[in-house]
Amino acid sequence: MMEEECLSEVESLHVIQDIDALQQQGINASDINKIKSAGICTVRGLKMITKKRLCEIKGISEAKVDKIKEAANKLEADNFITGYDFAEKRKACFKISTGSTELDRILGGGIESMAITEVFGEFRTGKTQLAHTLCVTTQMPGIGHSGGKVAYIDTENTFRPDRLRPIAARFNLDADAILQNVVYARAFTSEHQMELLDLVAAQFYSEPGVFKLLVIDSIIGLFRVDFSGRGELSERQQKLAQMLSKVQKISEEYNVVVYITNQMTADPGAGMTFQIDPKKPVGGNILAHASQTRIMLRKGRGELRVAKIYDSPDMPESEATFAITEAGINDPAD
Ligand SMILES: Nc1ncnc2c1ncn2[C@@H]1O[C@H](COP(=O)(O)OP(=O)(O)OP(=O)(O)O)[C@@H](O)[C@H]1O
Repeated sequence: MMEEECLSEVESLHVIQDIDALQQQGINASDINKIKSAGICTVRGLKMITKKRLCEIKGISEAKVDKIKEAANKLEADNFITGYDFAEKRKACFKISTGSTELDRILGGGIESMAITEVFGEFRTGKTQLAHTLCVTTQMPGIGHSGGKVAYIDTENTFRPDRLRPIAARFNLDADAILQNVVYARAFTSEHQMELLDLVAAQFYSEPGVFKLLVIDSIIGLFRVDFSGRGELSERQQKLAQMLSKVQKISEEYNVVVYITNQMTADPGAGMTFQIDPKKPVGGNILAHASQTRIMLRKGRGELRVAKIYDSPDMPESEATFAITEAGINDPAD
């Protein structure tokens, strides 16, 4: 079978149905618009959300929710699929290069789409530099991947667009064109971060197949500020879980790579995380279970950093050494 034919067969398993299709099932346009305003634009997205959450949308009553869910089930019936069909579906997954040959190798080719990859480490270990490098490598064609746009949510004011220029030059790409393909938003509160995710979903939906990477740097920073103290920890974790569930759905629904960064409790002032081991990533079990692949970064000599696969559904625990250079994440010089 020709590659093109294989691709269209794989893509047919990823048909995205607009929630406007609910009108055929008797749901009125104004209710559909209310759901869209909550960042739910597809029938699959609707099926991924609980009735309770739908009831929280202003103007959508419980009775309406039942009707809407029923209509969505008619449009996309639930079915078990075989392992074989699931493997076919997963052929649409692609990997984005980190810029480091070794790190790509231990990741089985790079950072995978349809999943959340979390990178954590102490300050200056290269989490943000890796995010910058991915903004460029995402736009290059790779195996099973034709290159695409990037959505970048910055919670710590550390995105520096000009950092992309030398990285683009390394790959012989036009820096202005690279920057045009990165949509950027600064989040100021954890709530704002959540709202931005709705915008991201709407944008991914409005330009189907165009976006290939979502960066959230960092996923947890604003939660640690907004929910300070032991009394607020359970609420923080609950809100964090909701956000991660949204992020997970975006990664699967739109087949994008999701790269999130996380902090560690090395800072003795960060007492609000209540962890005894100062080398642990923050976010507790909620974050640990939400990320499919977890990578720990630590400092090496000079510009060198060591990445360790901490958790992965299909790759063994192993380490890779890379360098942080002017041209982004790269192989060590010698
Ligand atoms: N243009 C550059 N050329 C070479 N190295 C650079 C350049 N810019 C930054 N670095 C190096 O990158 C490291 C910082 O990496 P990065 O900002 O990714 O850290 P981080 O892990 O995100 O830390 P934090 O938790 O503080 O945000 C520093 O060691 C810095 O020297």
